[in-house]
Amino acid sequence: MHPNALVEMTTELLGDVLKFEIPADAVVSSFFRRHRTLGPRERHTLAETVYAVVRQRLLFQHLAQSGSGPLERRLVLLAWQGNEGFLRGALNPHEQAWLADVQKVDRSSLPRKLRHSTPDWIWQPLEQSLGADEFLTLAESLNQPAPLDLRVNTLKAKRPEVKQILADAGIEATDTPYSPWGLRIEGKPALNKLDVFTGGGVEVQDEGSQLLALITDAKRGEMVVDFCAGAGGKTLALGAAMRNTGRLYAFDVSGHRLDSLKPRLARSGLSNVYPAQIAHERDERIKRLAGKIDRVLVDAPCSGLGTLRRNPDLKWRQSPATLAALRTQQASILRGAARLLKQGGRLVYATCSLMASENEDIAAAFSAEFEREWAPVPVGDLLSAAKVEGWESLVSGPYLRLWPHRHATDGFFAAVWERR
Ligand SMILES: C[S@@+](CC[C@H](N)C(=O)[O-])C[C@H]1O[C@@H](n2cnc3c(N)ncnc32)[C@H](O)[C@@H]1O
Repeated sequence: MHPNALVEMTTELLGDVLKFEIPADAVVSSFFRRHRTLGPRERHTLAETVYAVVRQRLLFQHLAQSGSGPLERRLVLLAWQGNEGFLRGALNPHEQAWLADVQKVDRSSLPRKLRHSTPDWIWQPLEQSLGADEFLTLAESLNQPAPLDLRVNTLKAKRPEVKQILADAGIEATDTPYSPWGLRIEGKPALNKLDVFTGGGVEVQDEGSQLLALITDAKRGEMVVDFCAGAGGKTLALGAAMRNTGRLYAFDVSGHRLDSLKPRLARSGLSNVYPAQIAHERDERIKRLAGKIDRVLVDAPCSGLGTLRRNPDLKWRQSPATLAALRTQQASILRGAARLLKQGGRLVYATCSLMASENEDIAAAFSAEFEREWAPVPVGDLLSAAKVEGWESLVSGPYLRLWPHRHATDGFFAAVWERR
């Protein structure tokens, strides 16, 4: 394809993504479906350039001010993630001179806000809790693409075996430092044609998500509920930990998301999982199971700000108003789910948010309101019992707190209680 044609296509795609009406990954997939002739390298350049703009939107908008022509095209030229020589083939002499000038700007001398490109309502509370320097390190790591983590399905394979199978396929994997089931791969090799993937030996799952399943610690023969199961990433990890015994209910209000669990379940070899769509957290089905369940994981709907490495558009699509609505939902789901547990049962509340308002605040309010029924369990005790090396760095007080810049995982929070 002529360089300018690819730049023009990227400009069109960026225009669609910057409307922020639907998630960026959905916009990109739909664009690719409409342009089936694009090759893998072109797709990579298109998607990565658009994501680079979204990650560093404030910085690139500032730098783009000096140029002329359509703003989206200038943003694409500034953030280009393909070959530089190829890009030069798309530029007119005026653009070439402008780009050369802008590339000389010392970005480290620009105001902090441009460098981290994060809306005020997000960076202010984070900077307050982490301090200015650490916040910048966090922002830098959130603005990088995430590595690819896999969870080995221990029902079907062992970690060293899978590592060898991947090595034989030319894919280098290293053990994740905290999860005993995880492998980390740099880059994005195509895995979905490998037998070890199609045969259910591995699933793609961030190490942080694996740790949520680990602290839920679902055991053989137990009754377990994954309350917000979605497409079932954590369900599959819980089912394998239960060694395919007992009963694992995968609840969600979204039938569409539960549908995506089905092919994954088929690959996994699990037969102890019962997916069920519920209307809401006070559904009749919940009432029928009340007091009967050993473990409940509430992987609550949240702002997703801990996943900005993968979903950078969330920082522009969420707002203080969406956060307030989520908080109400989170508190209500936690109360609803808690009813399921029997005495001695374990309740885990988790999010992939970095914001204390969706995390510690929700957990503290629940602990204060239900002090007599629920005893908080320090997550450090659970991680150390599971022999997770370096577990001390994964906790903040009684809670799990994972950070991309400290742990190379998505940002995660978890609080745990036991029913008295
Ligand atoms: C963070 S996602 C879950 C991700 C999933 N656990 C995984 O590992 O792939 C939150 C899920 O909560 C679901 N949800 C929203 N409101 C709910 C409710 N009242 N009861 C149960 N699930 C709900 C959403 O449909 C969404 O799938």
